[in-house]
Amino acid sequence: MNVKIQVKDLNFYYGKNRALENINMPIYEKKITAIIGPSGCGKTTLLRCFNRMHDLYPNIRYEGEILLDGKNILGKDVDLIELRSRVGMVFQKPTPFPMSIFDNVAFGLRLKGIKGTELKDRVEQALKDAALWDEVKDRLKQSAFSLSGGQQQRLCIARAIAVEPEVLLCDEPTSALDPISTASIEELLIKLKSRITIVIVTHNMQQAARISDYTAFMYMGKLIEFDLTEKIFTKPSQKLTEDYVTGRFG
Ligand SMILES: Nc1ncnc2c1ncn2[C@@H]1O[C@H](COP(=O)(O)OP(=O)(O)OP(=O)(O)O)[C@@H](O)[C@H]1O
Repeated sequence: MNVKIQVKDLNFYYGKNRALENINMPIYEKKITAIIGPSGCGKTTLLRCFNRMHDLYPNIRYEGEILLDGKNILGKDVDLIELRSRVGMVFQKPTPFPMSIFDNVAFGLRLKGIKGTELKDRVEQALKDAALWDEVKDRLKQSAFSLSGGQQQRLCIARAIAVEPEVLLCDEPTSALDPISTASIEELLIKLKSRITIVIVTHNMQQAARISDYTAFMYMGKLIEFDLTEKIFTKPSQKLTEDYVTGRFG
């Protein structure tokens, strides 16, 4: 099993406030890794380190290393545009751009200089991969806002995977969705892991148990336990993990 991302002695600060403390963990290639833990424990903060999303804000600081295919992505010379095309992201609320369904998916492809028939084919393929094609193939020119919440989220996944990222970060991607849309996104993530490494932050422990291969449990900025999901949910080695997964606090 290949390690796609290795987190090494990672600390992360918002100003003077340390939000992540000495995190060490692997993210295995073509697996789904869930990050769980109570509100404010640092899940989103950790996820956003993986494509340096935090760099959009002032006064943040990293210590340690995050190796992507063995190369530190926290270095000053890292091309953030290239990094974010290799490590894509899907947010909690669907965030379609104010443009047509087609143009949303074409957006990143056009930035890469792809056009014409190749562009059309790639958009179609991404929409098929995101299990949305049949629902939108006759209305590609309509605004993305004409879609339902669940469809908008699948559109955002299509947009993210169209540029063929190696890693997909998902921050509570189904928390705003109904159970049917949630099930279709979960199915989609399981399908995508044959070619993409996926990291998902979720509050929903059944979801983590259902779809992830590995689970990281965090508490107050620390990684308490990382293991196979099955082990975390049935035989965790830390008492804190057990208390959390059995619902004794949260
Ligand atoms: N932009 C920010 N500026 C300053 N502090 C922040 C910022 N974002 C998060 N924090 C702090 O960092 C800590 C971790 O927050 P984070 O959002 O990563 O937690 P989380 O586990 O994702 O929480 P939730 O489950 O509620 O989304 C919290 O103490 C939070 O207040």
